Amino acid sequence: MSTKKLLILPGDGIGPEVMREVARVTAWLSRKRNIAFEIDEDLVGGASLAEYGVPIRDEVVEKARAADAVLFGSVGDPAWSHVGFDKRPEVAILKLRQELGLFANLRPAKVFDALVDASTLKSDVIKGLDIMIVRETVGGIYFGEPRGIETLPNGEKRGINTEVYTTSEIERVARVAFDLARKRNNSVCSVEKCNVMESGLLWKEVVTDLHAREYSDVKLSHMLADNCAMQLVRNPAQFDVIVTGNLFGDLLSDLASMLTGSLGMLPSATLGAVQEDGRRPALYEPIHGSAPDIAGQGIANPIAQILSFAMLLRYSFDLQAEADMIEAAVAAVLATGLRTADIMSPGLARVGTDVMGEAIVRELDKM
Ligand SMILES: NC(=O)c1ccc[n+]([C@@H]2O[C@H](COP(=O)([O-])OP(=O)(O)OC[C@H]3O[C@@H](n4cnc5c(N)ncnc54)[C@H](O)[C@@H]3O)[C@@H](O)[C@H]2O)c1
Ligand SMILES: CC(C)[C@H](C(=O)O)[C@@H](O)C(=O)O
Ligand SMILES: [Mg+2]
Repeated sequence: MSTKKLLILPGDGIGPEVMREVARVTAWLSRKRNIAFEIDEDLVGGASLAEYGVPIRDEVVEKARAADAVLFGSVGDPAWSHVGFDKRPEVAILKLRQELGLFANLRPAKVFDALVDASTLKSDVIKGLDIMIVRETVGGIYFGEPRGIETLPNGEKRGINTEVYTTSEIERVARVAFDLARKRNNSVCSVEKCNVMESGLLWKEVVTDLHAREYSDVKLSHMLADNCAMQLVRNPAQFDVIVTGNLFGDLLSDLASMLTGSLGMLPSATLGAVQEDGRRPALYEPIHGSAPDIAGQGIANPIAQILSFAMLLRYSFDLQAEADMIEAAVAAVLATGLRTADIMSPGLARVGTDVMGEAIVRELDKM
């Protein structure tokens, strides 16, 4: 690949604040590793609503389609909480996932040694933890029809959402999970609620069939989603790869983030299907949102955003060495005792977003 086309969409709240720290890392890549990107940047979410009246313009969706990779910040702004569903800032990320067919959201929860004490869980429960949640992102209850709010004859209202999964939707995301497991500890846990939901029953059947047909070398287990939430807190090390639907994956990954110390630590990659020309649409984003409660204060943790960029280098550009270096730089900075507020422990040095970003690049410069 000659020039790498990167679309950057900072979004709302802390999105632009943590994205600024990624700019230091791209500058380092160009300065020290001679790797340059053709970078375009645009507005999404509340920022786009304010400027253009829509959460995302078609033009931005097209730019995302044309890019080799998209780096996304976060969307969501309480100022727009009164508007209709199709006009909410969150539409931006949902539309990008759907339009680009980004069906497999990889959410790794890895515990850095230095942060073992930042978790609210006991250190022996989480030390060395490395799990991967594969969340389906273009189906399920987020997009199923019928949906809406209707008024019943008696004047009462009814809100409707529908959980829908087809065989092919389940198979393709399960395939991603099995392939990943083969490169890790060779174990997949498929999570649904087949005890109460037909879509969960189908999910379990399809994963079981695919496993028997193509992945019998991988260890497969099944777990009900409520039990999985409990097991993630009780003994998270029992998991390697978890594969699950859209809503359960959303909940379980926020839960898993606290194993690592903070929501501000968890990156993600959302991948589509490999195209005929060999390209694979991909979007990278932290799993956290726009954090309106701390936005504008310069205290957000930029690590999830920086690690999302490392995932981008790894998955979209095959820059394994550079991705390793960024992850090592994060580990090194944490080992020196620098902490943003969300991962602060007594006796360590509390810093803001920019000092954390600068420190990570200083570590990179030493490599
Ligand atoms: N992909 C996305 O763009 C995305 C993801 C999740 C939520 N959202 C949106 O974000 C808005 C706020 O949602 P929320 O408050 O429920 O979730 P959130 O993830 O924004 O924040 C939850 C809590 O975690 C903290 N937090 C999150 N990221 C942090 C970071 N990097 N450093 C330090 N602390 C951090 C916040 O301060 C807050 O207390 C909503 O509009 C929601 O829809 C967007
Ligand atoms: C903002 C919202 C639509 C999104 C989701 O629910 O998928 C977020 O919570 C996430 O985890 O990426
Ligand atoms: Mg979420």
